Amino acid sequence: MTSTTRPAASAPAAMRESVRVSLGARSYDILIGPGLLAEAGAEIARRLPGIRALVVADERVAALHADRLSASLDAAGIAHSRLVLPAGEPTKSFAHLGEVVDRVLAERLERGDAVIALGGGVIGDLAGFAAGIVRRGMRFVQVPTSLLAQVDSSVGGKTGINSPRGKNLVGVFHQPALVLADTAILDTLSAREFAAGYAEVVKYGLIDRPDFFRWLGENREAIFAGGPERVEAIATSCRAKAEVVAGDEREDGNRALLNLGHTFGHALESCARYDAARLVHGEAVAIGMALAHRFSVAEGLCPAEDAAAVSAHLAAAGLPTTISAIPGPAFTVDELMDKIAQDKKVVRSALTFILTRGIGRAFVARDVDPASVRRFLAAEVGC
Ligand SMILES: NC(=O)c1ccc[n+]([C@@H]2O[C@H](COP(=O)([O-])OP(=O)(O)OC[C@H]3O[C@@H](n4cnc5c(N)ncnc54)[C@H](O)[C@@H]3O)[C@@H](O)[C@H]2O)c1
Ligand SMILES: O=C(O)C(=O)C[C@@H](O)[C@H](O)[C@H](O)COP(=O)(O)O
Ligand SMILES: [Zn+2]
Repeated sequence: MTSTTRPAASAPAAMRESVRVSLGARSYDILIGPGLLAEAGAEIARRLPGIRALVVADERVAALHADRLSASLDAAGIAHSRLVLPAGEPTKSFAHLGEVVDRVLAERLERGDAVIALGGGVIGDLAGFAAGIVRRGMRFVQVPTSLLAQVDSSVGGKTGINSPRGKNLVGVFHQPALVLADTAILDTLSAREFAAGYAEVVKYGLIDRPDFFRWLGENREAIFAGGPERVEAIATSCRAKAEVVAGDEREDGNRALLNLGHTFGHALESCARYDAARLVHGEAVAIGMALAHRFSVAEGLCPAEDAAAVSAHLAAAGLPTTISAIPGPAFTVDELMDKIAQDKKVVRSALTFILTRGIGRAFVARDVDPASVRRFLAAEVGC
């Protein structure tokens, strides 16, 4: 369903990877490796000849990297303008969606033109949503700049914004035409944001790749330090996600596995009001995955030593694994349950969680008893 090749490029061939997301007419490539930003214009022009574009970036990424992207687009003859938005999760809002939409229309971009998201998952989700709804769907290119965006959010076509009632509650599926992950760009990412993205890397091991989880245990420090192991971890993550997405694009079944840790995690993010001083998405996923494993232990499904190994690995990467690690006022079980009830996996009011029988043995659990979740959370909020 997916293929891996090494494209000819200026960086050492061993450092370049290409993963295909196979979705019929909506198929696309994920290019991975250091130095790709300089080739963005040529790669985009090859796939989308003659387009004009709007580049959307947040202010931090724009200051660091947008001029290099612009130079590459100029060199390829791609006329473009730039929209710079505030950094951070609150930017995934109706107000900023309106801003992107208005700018696309003001520039008179056509359906065949492109929105280019240069940034982390926040910009990718927001700009992708705008591209999905303007003129009922424009072209869209992802240039992910955070580890999280390179291993997860830029792939698979989930786009959207948050609501005060819950995370990602408004959005559309809209696949990009190309994902261009320049791994050297991660050198300017903060240590906290790198660790947050690493949580989603670990997720692929925990879903169904126990060998990858073991490999991460042996290579975590090298991945954080940069070099070939980092590229390999990103490529393996993209391959894992591409396979799942190719088999279930719109989450009618197994794609829900990619939500491991997210039912708890999204509730925590929403209760923390998307405040980065308290919690960012990857940290919420780390806590959520630790909770999903402990809940699976409590339900008699998973060996306790597997849950302990997961928490130990996440903690060694500098990630939180308990609710009480979140700074600020404590959450109540009622407010968490209220957010969990808004989860998109809910079916006829019944809760769905991704639970596990052990490391690499996750499964979709339908109709989970809310009383068990409530009891479990009551014990967890205090520890
Ligand atoms: N669509 C999906 O499938 C999917 C998957 C996972 C997560 N998400 C979403 O992604 C979002 C989280 O993404 P994120 O962690 O990238 O957050 P983010 O976009 O807020 O980026 C994190 C921070 O890092 C900064 N940054 C990004 N790249 C940088 C770089 N190269 N150098 C310096 N600073 C840089 C940003 O300015 C921001 O302050 C959440 O909204 C989450 O819901 C979506
Ligand atoms: O791509 C997916 O599918 C995922 O679930 C990936 C998640 O890491 C990501 O956070 C996604 O945005 C969550 O999806 P949601 O449908 O629960 O909003
Ligand atoms: Zn996620």
